[in-house]
Amino acid sequence: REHAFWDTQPVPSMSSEYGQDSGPLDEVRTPEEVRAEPYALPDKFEWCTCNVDDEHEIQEIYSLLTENYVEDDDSMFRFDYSIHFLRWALKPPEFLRSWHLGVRVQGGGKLVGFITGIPAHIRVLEKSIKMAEINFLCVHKRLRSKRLAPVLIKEITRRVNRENIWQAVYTAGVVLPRPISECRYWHRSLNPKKLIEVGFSHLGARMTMARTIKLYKVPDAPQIAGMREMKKEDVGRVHRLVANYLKKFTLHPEFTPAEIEHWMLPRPGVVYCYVRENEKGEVTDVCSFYSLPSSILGHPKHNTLRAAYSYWNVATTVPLQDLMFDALILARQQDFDVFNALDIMENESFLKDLKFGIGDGYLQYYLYNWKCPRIEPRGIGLVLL
Ligand SMILES: COc1cccc(CC(=N)NC(=O)c2cccnc2OC2CCNCC2)c1
Repeated sequence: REHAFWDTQPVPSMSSEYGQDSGPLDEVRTPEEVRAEPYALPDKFEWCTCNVDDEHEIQEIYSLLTENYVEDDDSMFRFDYSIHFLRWALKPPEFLRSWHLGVRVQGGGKLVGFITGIPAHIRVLEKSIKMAEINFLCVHKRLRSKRLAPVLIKEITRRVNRENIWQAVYTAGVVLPRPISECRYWHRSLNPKKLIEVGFSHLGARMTMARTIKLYKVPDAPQIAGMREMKKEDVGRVHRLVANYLKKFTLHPEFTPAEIEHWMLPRPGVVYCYVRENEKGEVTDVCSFYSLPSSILGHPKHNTLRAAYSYWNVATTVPLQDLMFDALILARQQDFDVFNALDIMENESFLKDLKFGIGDGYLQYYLYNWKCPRIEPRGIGLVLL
């Protein structure tokens, strides 16, 4: 009963051992062998392909997500992805509009379901695999337990398979069959007064508010000489830094320069990226974070929690901890209230010293149709939005 749907899918069962072998679970098929017509939806609903460039449609997607997408465990906060962020997240090089999949009430009615895929080259345990990165699975609150999510997953899988792609990667805050990695998230207060007022953080024992503000205060400017915003001319150098750095991780994307340009060139209110240019004019280090605010549910004074999420960071001439301290300073300069990071890559090396506090949940990483050994968080070199 518990995993009625997932037990029908090519994912390892919860009880199966992790073992050392890795490879597909499904028999190998060709796109022609994949059913040509979409899966049947429950009565009164219809499929739609969403056009994120259409002003009205992107507004519908924004509204569905901001009212019905992921909340924290205590339902105090809900992700509030912006329209500019969604267009960025869903239109990387080679994106397919048919992978921006919606469910409407029949007759072009209200958008009540959504799921997306974008193409990516992912390397796992020395194998390079073309995958889909699946994200934004959302069913309207009033339509939960109508078994819409399984149909959305089956239909996006069918559309991905029709493109001759047979694996996918996704994350979730819940445990499903079966995580390849279980990561913890950490938070670094930048505006502790607001975080305590909205209940995101609590005043420490034997701590006053004044003492807490002082504890989390950061300088007004970056401490590393030569830190500046990334610009288009840096793409080639940043690509070499990031692509080379990610090779040390068991699971990581293989980026082209065009993808680095898309994912890391700064976009106000969406993604922030800073490089260190040394005395000889060389770019030697890079740090980046993305903006994912959360709605604060039912608070009289504050509506939005401004959160920065650690993205791609490579330090080659300074300690990673110093680079990340500058990331905190730069995030505070942009008026973020909190800086979030997972315990993936080499993040454990700075979390405690930079005064991150551990969060109350886990982010599970999953691969679809790929059995592989469990991977420690420090072996995860992939950040999903
Ligand atoms: C503070 O507002 C929240 C609103 C909704 C959920 C959560 C808790 C949570 N689930 N956090 C994360 O998943 C998370 C924590 C740290 C870093 N990245 C994260 O998730 C990213 C990556 C996966 N897709 C969502 C954003 C917090």
